[in-house]
Amino acid sequence: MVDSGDSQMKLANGDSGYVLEDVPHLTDYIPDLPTYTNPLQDNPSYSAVKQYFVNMDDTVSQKIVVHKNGPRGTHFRRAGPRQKVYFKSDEVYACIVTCGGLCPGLNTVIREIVCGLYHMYGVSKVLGIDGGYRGFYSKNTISMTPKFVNDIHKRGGTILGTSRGGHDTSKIVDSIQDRGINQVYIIGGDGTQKGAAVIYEEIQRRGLKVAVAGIPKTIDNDIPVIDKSFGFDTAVEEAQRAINAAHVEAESTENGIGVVKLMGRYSGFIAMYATLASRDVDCCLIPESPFYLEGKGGLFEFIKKRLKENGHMVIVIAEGAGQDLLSKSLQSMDQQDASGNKLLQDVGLWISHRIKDHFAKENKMNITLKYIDPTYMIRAIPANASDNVYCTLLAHSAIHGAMAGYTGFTVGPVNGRHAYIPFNRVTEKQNKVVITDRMWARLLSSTDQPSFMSPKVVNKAKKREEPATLLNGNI
Ligand SMILES: Nc1ncnc2c1ncn2[C@@H]1O[C@H](COP(=O)(O)OP(=O)(O)OP(=O)(O)O)[C@@H](O)[C@H]1O
Ligand SMILES: O=P(O)(O)OC[C@H]1O[C@](O)(CO)[C@@H](O)[C@@H]1O
Ligand SMILES: [Mg+2]
Repeated sequence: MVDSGDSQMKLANGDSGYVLEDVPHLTDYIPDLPTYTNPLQDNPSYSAVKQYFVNMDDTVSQKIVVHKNGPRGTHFRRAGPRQKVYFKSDEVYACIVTCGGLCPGLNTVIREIVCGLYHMYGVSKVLGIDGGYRGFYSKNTISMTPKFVNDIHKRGGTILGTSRGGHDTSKIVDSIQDRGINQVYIIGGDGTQKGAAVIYEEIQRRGLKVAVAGIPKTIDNDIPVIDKSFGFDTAVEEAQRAINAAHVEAESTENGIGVVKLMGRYSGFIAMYATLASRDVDCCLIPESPFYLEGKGGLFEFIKKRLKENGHMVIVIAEGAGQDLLSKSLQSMDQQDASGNKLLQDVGLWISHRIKDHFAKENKMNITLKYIDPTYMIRAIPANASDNVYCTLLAHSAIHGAMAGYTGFTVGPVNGRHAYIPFNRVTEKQNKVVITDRMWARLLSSTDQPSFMSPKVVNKAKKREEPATLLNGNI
């Protein structure tokens, strides 16, 4: 094992450019830990599974499209149950916390951690931390049993509550240490995973036998490396309802325009996928693709053309789109939430006003514009079937990893296979729609909207952007 010198990175090199970006293990800083036989092998539900335990050397490749002589590239440790575990069932004292914004599927992940620990590993001591990171030191805990969580996946939100801000590393680790907790399951977005990384570092510094497992959550799908985040499918499906309503309203009046604002602070995946799925959208605006309103090739010109052709149109706009235009025309507030995230101004309302003003001034075309803002409705619902199954796999992967003594990792599918990924790989940057990829081209071709890009801008973007996840549609 080659140590990269960076305390976050545990690298191993193999043949033909193979690199394993491994995750920490409790034995890295606590030698001679005893191991136990995995109780799963005596579990009637799992006993029939052929080769149930994953091979210790199994890794998952980040690069799936390869060339004959190209380097094999980065790999991650494959998730799944190991033959040997580092915790006895009755020794485990686990806790679960949810942080950041809501997302469909949070309750399913909570449920599956509690039930998975109980049914697969015979673990019955699981605590819920109330209200995000600050709950570790400022609130009472909730005792979680399979019976208590039985129905929660049918509800939106998180039964544990959530919050932004309030991450006090030493108080959190004091609380973990004082309570005797030895497995910490942390569900949240990029900020939460950064918080989990510093909790892991402090636990390691104190030499505690505590496994820290992150489960990535973001409705915006802005966490890199993993194929997609849970709740995203559900959000896209629910967004269809708003788009349908906007379409019905728009086509019922002469020169009707429906504007729908969807979530997506820095990345427009929800808007892009909802647009592609719906086929009723005439124009999709996302943070990654700058646009302009006036003049040749601008939005107003396109709206006029589309209304002349079709008599109505639907515009989908991600909340983070056009923020540069907004701050130019409105007085920038530069406010932040408790976690330090920039608070965005309402681009949907702003663009609706600008479109109305423009056509009122032009005085040639009477338009009727309806603005629909379903953002929180999309976020507050329970997960759909596909997200529910996905959440189960995430929870199980996290449990198997913690039981096997891995720590300081986050879980998620990489090219369809679940893997253990070092925290820094999911926090170092944000996943974004790549506007020089085929998926965005598909969208432009389906809506036939302007790209708002000059050839100079396209060339610059091509140089800058690297293809990202499966959701960028690398086919
Ligand atoms: N760099 C950091 N170090 C430690 N803790 C952090 C860091 N960034 C954020 N946190 C903590 O993580 C929690 C969640 O962060 P944040 O509110 O940014 O949401 P998130 O996890 O990114 O989810 P969302 O997808 O909703 O934005 C907060 O309690 C915040 O204090
Ligand atoms: O209003 P809240 O709860 O801070 O959350 C809003 C933000 O959360 C997100 O959904 C990310 O979870 C963003 O898209 C959005 O800007
Ligand atoms: Mg975030």
